[in-house]
Amino acid sequence: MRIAVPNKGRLHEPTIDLLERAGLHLENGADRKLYADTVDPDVSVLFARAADIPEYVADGAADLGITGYDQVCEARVDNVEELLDLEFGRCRLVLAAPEDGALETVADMAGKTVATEFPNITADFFADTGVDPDIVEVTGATELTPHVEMADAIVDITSTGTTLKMNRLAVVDDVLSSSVRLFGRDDVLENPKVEEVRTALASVKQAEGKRYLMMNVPTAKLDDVRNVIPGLGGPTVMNIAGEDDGDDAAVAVHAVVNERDVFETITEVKNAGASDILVTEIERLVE
Ligand SMILES: Nc1ncnc2c1ncn2[C@@H]1O[C@H](COP(=O)(O)OP(=O)(O)OP(=O)(O)O)[C@@H](O)[C@H]1O
Ligand SMILES: O=P(O)(O)OC[C@H]1O[C@H](OP(=O)(O)OP(=O)(O)O)[C@H](O)[C@@H]1O
Ligand SMILES: [Mg+2]
Repeated sequence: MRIAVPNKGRLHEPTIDLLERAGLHLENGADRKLYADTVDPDVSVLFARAADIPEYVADGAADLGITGYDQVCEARVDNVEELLDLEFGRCRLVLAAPEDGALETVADMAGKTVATEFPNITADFFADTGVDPDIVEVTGATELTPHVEMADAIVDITSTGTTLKMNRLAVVDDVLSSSVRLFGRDDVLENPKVEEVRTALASVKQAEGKRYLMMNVPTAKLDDVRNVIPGLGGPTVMNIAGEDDGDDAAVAVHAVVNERDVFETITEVKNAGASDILVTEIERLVE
């Protein structure tokens, strides 16, 4: 099973980080190598440009791919299926035009020129609106094209909006929302490895924003403590070795809680009688 991942750019680091956290540690993958092995002898990694990954998966150079939804749409591949939204690399593709110009609506684009790195997505967008501008494909610095008379407007990626602002461009309309996705070629989806990889990546997402809480609680206070734990599901209660039964005896209580609730929960369980409270990070959570 081979997974194609971005070789550089802003998606490279977070993707490698996610694989590592999912337990798919990379080996022999020194900088600038095309392939890397992972600790799982059945899983290897192919490094490719974010824009090339959908085609690599569709053509069989890799079986699974991790890249932006925008790239998957642009590649117009019809034999791949999305398996998981990895929820990073969030951005929007927008139609934008010079701030103080006359182009303020999609209809204003009739007879105009629109520059983009995403000609297919742009063509589909305009096909749906019935407006038919000329679409010019560029390979970068799209935001400059309206200022050098190459184009009247652009379709490009924005997230914070800084780049559009710097280039005095204003959003005319939304074209597509994107985030990074795991996807696979149709003919490998039955392979159990696919579900293993999907589950491993999903478990990292599941664990994000969650903490593991452990504490000791006198048996007599157990109900009070239980009542203030906002756990995902009930807490786990365990006997402590060497403790006698009876109201003075303590039990160990473990629970998964949302990170934002931890501060308040600690105060509440302490007031309810818990002691020796430990908070730890969770690497993975398989539900
Ligand atoms: N500003 C942004 N915020 C969030 N996600 C982004 C942003 N820009 C790009 N992306 C996402 O990252 C993907 C790859 O963009 P990136 O800029 O890393 O690569 P690239 O410029 O295509 O790479 P290359 O240098 O190989 O041409 C995009 O397709 C999009 O899904
Ligand atoms: O709304 P913003 O936060 O400003 O982000 C938008 C910019 O981010 C991307 O470029 P990137 O930084 O990847 O540079 P690149 O042109 O080298 O790909 C994209 O092509 C935009 O130019
Ligand atoms: Mg870029």
